Amino acid sequence: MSLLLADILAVGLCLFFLHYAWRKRGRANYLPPGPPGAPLLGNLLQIPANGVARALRDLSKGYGDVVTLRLPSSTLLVLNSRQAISDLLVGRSAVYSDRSQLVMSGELVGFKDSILRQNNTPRFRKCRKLLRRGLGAGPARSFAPFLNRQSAFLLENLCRRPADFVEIVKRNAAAVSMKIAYGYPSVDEELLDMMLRTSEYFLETTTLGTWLVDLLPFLRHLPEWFPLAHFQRYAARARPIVQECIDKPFEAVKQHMETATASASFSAMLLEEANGDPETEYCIKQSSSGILLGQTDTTTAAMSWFFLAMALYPEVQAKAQAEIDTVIGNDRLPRIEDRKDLPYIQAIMQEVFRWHPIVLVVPHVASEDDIYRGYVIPAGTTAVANIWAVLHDESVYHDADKFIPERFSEEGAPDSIDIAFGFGRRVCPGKLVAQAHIFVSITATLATLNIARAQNADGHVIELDLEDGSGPINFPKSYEISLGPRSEAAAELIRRSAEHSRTLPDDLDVFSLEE
Ligand code: HEM
Repeated sequence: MSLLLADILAVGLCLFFLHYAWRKRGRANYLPPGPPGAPLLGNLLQIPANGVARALRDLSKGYGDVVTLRLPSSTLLVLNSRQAISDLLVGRSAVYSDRSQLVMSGELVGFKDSILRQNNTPRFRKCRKLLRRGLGAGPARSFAPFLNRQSAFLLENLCRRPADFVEIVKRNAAAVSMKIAYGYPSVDEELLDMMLRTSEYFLETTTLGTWLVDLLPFLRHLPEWFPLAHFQRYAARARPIVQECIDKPFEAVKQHMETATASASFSAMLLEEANGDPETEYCIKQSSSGILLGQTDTTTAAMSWFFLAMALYPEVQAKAQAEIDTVIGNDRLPRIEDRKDLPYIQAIMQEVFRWHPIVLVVPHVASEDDIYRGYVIPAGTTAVANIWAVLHDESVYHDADKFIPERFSEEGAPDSIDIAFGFGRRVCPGKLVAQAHIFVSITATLATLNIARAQNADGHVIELDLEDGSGPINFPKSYEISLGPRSEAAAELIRRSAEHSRTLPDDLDVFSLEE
């Protein structure tokens, strides 16, 4: 008996020393350093609800540009420099292109197969190929007549209801996404309502750390009636709406195609080539809904920051208007084709994307073990690209919190667009469309309207809050501005252009697919 006990003890001791030695060896270069965390919770409490990007950037002061944070259900590798992001998310894109599989957003609310949440699987790559064909350089150019026409309606609505400028911009973006994805000639109210709710569900369920079930995935098995299962009741409300928003407009296009009345659109043109192949059709459906969800909020947020910048920096606005007056004159609205002749407006757009980036941080998950700068990065680690930190690096962009387009037009600062739209295999597929749309919208606005700070009833200028938002899309806090035509001639130009635009055919003049 005592012999057996001694054997067990000896084997136990050997195993203990082997385990200790293995851990010591592994730890020598296992993940880059980061701040110590609390038992069980790790660094969870060190990630603030507001100002996340700034807080993550500040970690670099103690730990360098690549910092490890541990959460109960995942490990984050925070990338705070252009170099680290480029090395991993661009240079090793084949490894760093998965998404965090959030139980709440994916499984419970129904975004699991959405292009925005899919892992880097063959299906994902097929979807991305379709998106390239439908939103690449050729197709983006083919949208120009439609986007130019939309800008006249945007201005008309801004003149009529200036106080509702955010809602007007949002409807304008929704009209563009519905047209491109499904061929709707104008905003479909039912789809708009579904889309806004779906988008809200997406934004509310996509931030890591918001839902207990993402930190403790076994909770997914709790029944809806259980007192702690608030998340199940939320998911039960959201799921059917999300599903309908993905299915309904796509099925409508299919039906129209059977009766040969479908307008040209991303889904119609690709469906024609799909020859009824169910996997291709599924990818077209998910990609089309990705366009709907990817476009509206981002464009609205960018335009909202643009209005804020123009209200705060009247000298920038005046310089931009002078450029437009000189290059285009006052007899017509600007068009996308004018972009190459308007370097200062181009710089304003770059500065909008830099000043308050629309997506502050972007997560890409490693699908296999990797070694970087001598550290082991295990599969499943979430590399978090801190877009805000790169675009607010004072050694590259001086006075980074100020809106200074001259840094691009005169000082040769590195382009913000390379960073603001994401990286590698996951780079925003709507990057070119977004730039064309936002460019024509801001140019048309500057050509015809004046934007200024609003005053309250006592005649005092209302303060503007410049704090970044806290969700996955960075919206400014709600604010008031004063908005109106630059002159009677500008008001007349808007009326005339909107009138003329109404006489143009509803179909896009051209809608091409990239070969
Ligand atoms: C201001 C405009 C926009 C900005 C700043 C923006 C930015 C981004 C960023 C940062 C990502 C994540 C990239 C990554 O993970 O590395 C993304 C993804 C995406 N964007 Fe955009 N975007 C904009 C407009 C658009 C538009 C107009 C569309 C569609 C026409 C679109 C469709 C998408 C889709 C489908 C994804 C998901 C791609 C994936 O997960 O593989 N976006 N966008």
